[in-house]
Order: sequence, then structure tokens, then C-alpha cells
Amino acid sequence: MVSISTLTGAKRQDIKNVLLLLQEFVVTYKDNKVKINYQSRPVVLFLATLYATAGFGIYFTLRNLLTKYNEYLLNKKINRPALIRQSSTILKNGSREIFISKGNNKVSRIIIPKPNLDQYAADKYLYKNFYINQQIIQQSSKGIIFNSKFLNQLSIIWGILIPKFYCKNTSLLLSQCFFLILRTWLSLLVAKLDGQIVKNLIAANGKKFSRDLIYWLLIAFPASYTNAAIKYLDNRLSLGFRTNLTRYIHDMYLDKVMSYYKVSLNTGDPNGFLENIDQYITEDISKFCNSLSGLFSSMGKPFIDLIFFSVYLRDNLGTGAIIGIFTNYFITAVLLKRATPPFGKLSSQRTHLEGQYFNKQLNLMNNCEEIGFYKGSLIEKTKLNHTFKNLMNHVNKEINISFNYGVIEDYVLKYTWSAWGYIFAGLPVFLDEIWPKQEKDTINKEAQKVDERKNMRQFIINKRLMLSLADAGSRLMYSIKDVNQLTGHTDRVFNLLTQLHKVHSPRYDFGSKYGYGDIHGTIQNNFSDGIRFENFPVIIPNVNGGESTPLFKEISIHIKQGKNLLILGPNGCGKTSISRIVAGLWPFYRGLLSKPNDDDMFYLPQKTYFTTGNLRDQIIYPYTYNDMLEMGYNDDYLYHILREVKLEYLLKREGNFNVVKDWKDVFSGGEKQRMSIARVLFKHPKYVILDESTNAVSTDVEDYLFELLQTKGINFITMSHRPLLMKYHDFVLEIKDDRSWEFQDLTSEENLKSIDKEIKEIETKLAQVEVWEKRKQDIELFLDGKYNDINEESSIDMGVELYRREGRTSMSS
Ligand SMILES: Nc1ncnc2c1ncn2[C@@H]1O[C@H](COP(=O)(O)OP(=O)(O)OP(=O)(O)O)[C@@H](O)[C@H]1O
Repeated sequence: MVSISTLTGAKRQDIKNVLLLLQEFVVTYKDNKVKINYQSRPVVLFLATLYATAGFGIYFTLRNLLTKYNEYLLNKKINRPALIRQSSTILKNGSREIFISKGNNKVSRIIIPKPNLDQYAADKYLYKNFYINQQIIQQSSKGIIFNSKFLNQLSIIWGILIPKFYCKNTSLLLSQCFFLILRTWLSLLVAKLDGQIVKNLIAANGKKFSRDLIYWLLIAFPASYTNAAIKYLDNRLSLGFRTNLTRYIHDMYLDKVMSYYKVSLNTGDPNGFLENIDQYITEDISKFCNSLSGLFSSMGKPFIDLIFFSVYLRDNLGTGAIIGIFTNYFITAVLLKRATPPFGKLSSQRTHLEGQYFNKQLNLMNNCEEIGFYKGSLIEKTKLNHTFKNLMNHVNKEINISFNYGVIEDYVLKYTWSAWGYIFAGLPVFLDEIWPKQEKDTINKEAQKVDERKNMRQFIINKRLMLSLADAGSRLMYSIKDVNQLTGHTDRVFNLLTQLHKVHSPRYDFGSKYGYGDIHGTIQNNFSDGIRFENFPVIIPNVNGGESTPLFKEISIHIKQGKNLLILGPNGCGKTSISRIVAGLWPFYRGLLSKPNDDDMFYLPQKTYFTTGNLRDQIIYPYTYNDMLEMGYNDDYLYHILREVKLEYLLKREGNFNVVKDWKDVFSGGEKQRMSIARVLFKHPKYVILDESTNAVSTDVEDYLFELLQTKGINFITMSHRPLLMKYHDFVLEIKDDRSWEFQDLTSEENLKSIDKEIKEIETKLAQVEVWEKRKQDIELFLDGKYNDINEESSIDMGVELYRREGRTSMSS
């Protein structure tokens, strides 16, 4: 503790003064001189905020307790919650039920409403028509008074953000508006109170000063509450927008149409091509939602301020002053708008470049092993540096442009407008000063003092309001930059939605000029008698659509139920392309394709995909653990499957099925393929399409796996370039180098005979080889001088031939 006696004289005096002042406050309050009006605005507002806070607190606590109780019941119902990870089930009403692991062996349940597929079909035309309208507008610019591409785009996206009036986002938006108005009103009260406090101070009216100080502290509570509420609602609104938009996109992106695949091939249309779509879905949407919700507070608040303050100031300063202020605002706003660089475009370019850099890094991570083997560090570094340099150049350019603009903007908005504010706030004071001068002598001194205090109070209020007005105006101007940035984000999000709608169309043909080509092929699903191709062309989807040349001549074959087909052909002849068309990844331009139900078919791609998750998830992919339980299977069954594909040691090694690893890096090439076959056994489809699915396993394991599939009664269509696989198949479709094809029934009498004949021929040739090997040994012995036991059939001529071939120089031996 510092004793007062130890301080210097001046400091001691200061402290004494403060203590005296405090004492005066206490005494005045004790003497009940300070009269608090309990019906005054600050008190009412304070109490209202207090009650509202308590009300909300009780409501949210009850709600949390209810949610926790429901989760408790749910976790009790589910025996092994820790095993349920990211699983989803479709409920009867079409909504999706998702269980999300919360750690501590607990899960929470989330319901995602059923997507409205009709809406996507209808919305497609909004995006298509937008571009058609834009083209028309560009062609005939006359006659259209007002057209804003940005506002048109935003109005279309708005339908996703707020799909109907009675929804969560509407209530958030209305609450936001309420708090924005409340804040402006509170600012007015604060300005008045400010003026009052200064007036009391000048008048040295301790009683009123204390009262107003109490009011000030009381009103600070609702004011702070309102400010926090605006920020809170801002974040919640952004989250609400993002949820709606992301769900809308996910529903289109990840449904049966497989837009995620089609978008990746959407390279034909240079305007529509979405590079780094992952960045569009993650970063761009988030930025768009943040900047849109932020704009409500950054524009809404100054806008409401401008209206409120100017109405109030008009009463104090007169209409002329308000017109003067707004004329100044308008002129500077127009000038500044002209000087504003294209921030939206710049920010959209930066996002694009950042995406490129991010993806190059991701590519390095995903392929680190391969790059390591190739010793490709240097070239990867060069590429990364190049992309980074592009990004840095752009950011530099942006910083430079922003600097110049920043100087002008700050000078005009911060200082010129404030100076203008001072002038107008001071006007009534100066005018009052000038006007009563003639009667100066007649006015008594006391009245003059009262007038001065009044003037001071009015000046303080006006100054505060004027500065707030200038601040509101400048914030509105600053938000032009935000609007510009929002324009860039909106354009990117709109482009994403347009492309998704384009590829989502069933008639989408991958990049023809308008994206919707002539797809005339007929697909007959639920075909019960195997698979049938009639005049089936294999066409690579491209700008020419169905008109481009098929990879090989059109096929017409029928593989009956229970039979297996082998498709043979050299690299790049189009084997995988057949499965792409059958699986619906590529469009079917012409002909007829009859195939079983989608549920009865399973495709094993050349490159096995491993999902993030545990060992179990790898076997049951694409099913979830919940699905597995519903299908009546358990972990014992999975162990049985692992044994069948000779991978049971994995379970022993890893310990249990719940081990989570990056499985693509853990499994060897052969293990990956055996794991794929395990998936087939789990799914047990009628047909499986195997695309080089056994080329990494040894021939004995390959034999075993094919026999396993046969014993399980699973039919297969195998794509390969190894004729050896014929023995497991009934038919072979061989694609030749000249794009022709040959179809053989390996089980026909004729074929069986020719195979027998071929086997005999091979056996004869093998026997011959054995004879030749024996003779060769005899000759070697002869040449080495050990001629005692040469076979009679061996000849000197053969020896000479061998001698010449092996380049010996002397025949002395
Ligand atoms: N998206 C695409 N754009 C352009 N060409 C493609 C595309 N996809 C495949 N192709 C081409 O189509 C041809 C057939 O490819 P496909 O993958 O069907 O061959 P494949 O017979 O399965 O070859 P492999 O035996 O090497 O697996 C190839 O020449 C390939 O380059």
C-alpha cells in the first residue's frame, strides 16, 4: 500500500480532489438529492434488457436440457454408439438421419430434410434463362434502363438462402433488422445524454450530473447487448445461409446423377469450366455467405443511421443544412465510386489463384510416394514456385491498387466529411451568437449564461449526431468495397450453381456448346436375362457429343444370365469406357443397353478407392455400419469374408475392425485388389464388372479369386488384356487394333473342339522344346570334349549352328 503522506504535494492534491468529488456524489446520493425517474427510458430499457436476457437464458437452458435428455435416450437405445460414425439412414418420410460421433462414446442425431428434386429441375431454367437474358441484353443495350447482373444473380441465389418466408433465416434477418433499428435509436438517446452530461458539468450541477451518469451506465447495458446481438446474428445468419447453400449443392452434387464426376469432365466449355470445384464449394460459399450477411450490418446500420439522424438533425439544423450535407455526400460518393478499383474482380482472381496453389500442395501430398520414387522434388518445386509467384504478383498488384485508393478514401470519408459535420453542427451556435448581439446589453447576465449552456448542450448533441452521420455515410461508402467484393463472390457462386445445374440434367452431354446434346440411347433397366448390347457405340463424351466417332465398331451381343464375359483388348482400346457407359458415368448416345437393376450390379474400378474410416468401412463400402446391421450382418461375417479373400491376417495385425488408418497407403497393391473382392462378397451382386481387378495378385491367388466368385454364383464381366483369363469365362469379346471386334462363345462345341486342338498343339510344341533342350545339352557336352554320351539324334550341324550363335572363335576342342 502506498500511503498518501509519501506522495508529492501535487499528486496528493489530485487524490484529495478525486476523493472530495466522490464524497460529494455519495453525500448527494445519501441525502436523496438524486432523483431517478423509474419510468425514464434508460431505466425501462435496462429493465427490459434484463428481463429479456433472463427469459432467453431460461429458454435456451431448457432447450439444451431437452436435447441432452433426448441424446441420453438415444445413446441408451444404441448399444454401441462408438461404432456409429457418419452413418446415415433414409427415414420413411424421405429425410436422412445422421449420427455424428461426439467422442466419449456418444453420438448425436441430426435430421436432414428430403431434397426437393422437382425444385432442382425447375431451378435449372432460372440459370439457363439468366444467361440467355444476359446475351439479349448485351445485344440490345438500348431500351434497358436498369440492369444489374449482380442483383439478378443475387435474386436467384436468394431463393436458396431463404426458400420460404417461415424459416429460420427469415427470423434471423428480421431480428437483425430489429436490432439495427434499436441500435440507431439507442445512439440517439446516448447522444442526447452525452449533451446533457456536458451541460450539467458546465453548470456544475452535481445532482443532475450524478443522475445522468447513472442513466448513462444503465443505457450502456442495452447498448452493449444490442451491439453483441448484431454481431451474433451476423454470424448466425452467415451460418444459416451457408447451410442452405451447401445442402442445396450437396444434393445436386452427390446424387445418382453423379455430378461430381461429370463436373470433372466438363472441359469442353471454356466459359463454364470449373477449375478446383472443391474450392468453390468450401471457400467461395463461405466467403459469399460471410460477406452477404456482413453487408446487412455494414450497410443496414449506416443506412438506418442516415435516416434517423437526418430526421433528427433536420429539426435542429433545418432542411437546408440536411440538403447541404447530403449533396456533399452524393458528390463525393459519385467521385469515389469512379475512383474505386474493381475490387470484386480482383478478389475473385485472388481466390482462383489461391485455389490453384492450394491444389498443387494437395496434389503433392496425395502423390508424395510416387513423386518420391520419380525423384520429382525439383520439378514439383518449380511448379509450386511458379503458382505461388502468380499468386504473389496478384496480391502485390491488389495491395498497390488499394494503397492509392485508401489515401483518397480516408481523406474524403474520414476527415472532409467530419469537417463538414463540424461546420453544420456549429452553425446554430454561430447564428445564435450573431443574432442576439444587438440586444446584448438588455439581456441580463444570468440568462446569457443559461443560453451558453444550452448552446453547448445543443452543440454536443449536434456534433455527436453529425459525426455519427458522417461516420454512417463513410461506412456506407466503405461498404461499396464490400459490395464490390460480394459481386465477385456472387459471380463465382452463381457460376458454380449454373455448372451444377447443367451437368445435373439427364440430357447433359459433357461439353457440347449448350451442354444439352442429343442423347438417343435407350437404357433398359431391370433386365432379367443378363446383359444385352444392341448397336452399342463407345463414344468419348466431347464437344461433338454423339456425332463423334466411336472407339470401335458398334457392338451387338447378349450375355445371358449366369454367363461370364471377358473383354480383351490392347491398352486404350476402350474397355473401361464400356463400363463407364454401363455405370452411367458417360452418356449413352445411341443403341440399346439392357441390364439388371443398379442394385444387382457392382463395379470394381482399376484403381481401388479407400474411404476415410476404419477397417470395417473399407470392406462394407459403399454401405454404412447401420446398413450392415440392417442387412443382418455383423463383424463375424466380415471376418469370414476376410478369410475367404485370404486377408484374415489384417484383422489379427490391426487388432479389430475399428482401427482408423489411411488405408490407401497401408494396403499393398495385391491387398487392395483382394479388399475389392471382399467388397464384392459383402455386397453379393448378380453381376460384377472387374476392370483389371486381379492384375496385381499372383496367378494362383487370381485362380482362387475367380473360382471363389464362381462358387458364390456371382457373374462377372472382366476387362483385361490377358487371354489367360479365358478359362473362367463363357464369352470373350476381343477388340482389335483396327477397331473391329470379335465375339466368341467359349462354351460352343466348335470352340471347345478348337480349344482342345489348341491345347494339343501347345502340348506337342512343349514336347518338341523338351527334345531340343536335350539335344542342346548333348551338343554342349560334345563341344566341351565330353562326347561320350551324345544322343544319336543330335547332329554336328546343330553344334556348328550353336557354335556360331554363341560367338566362339576356336573349334580346337
Ligand atoms: N475423359 C476423356 N477425354 C478424352 N479421352 C478419353 C477420356 N477418357 C478416356 N479417354 C480415351 O479413351 C480411350 C479409351 O480409354 P479406356 O480407359 O476405355 O481404355 P482401356 O481399354 O480401358 O485401356 P487400359 O487397358 O489401358 O485400361 C483412351 O484412348 C483414352 O485416352
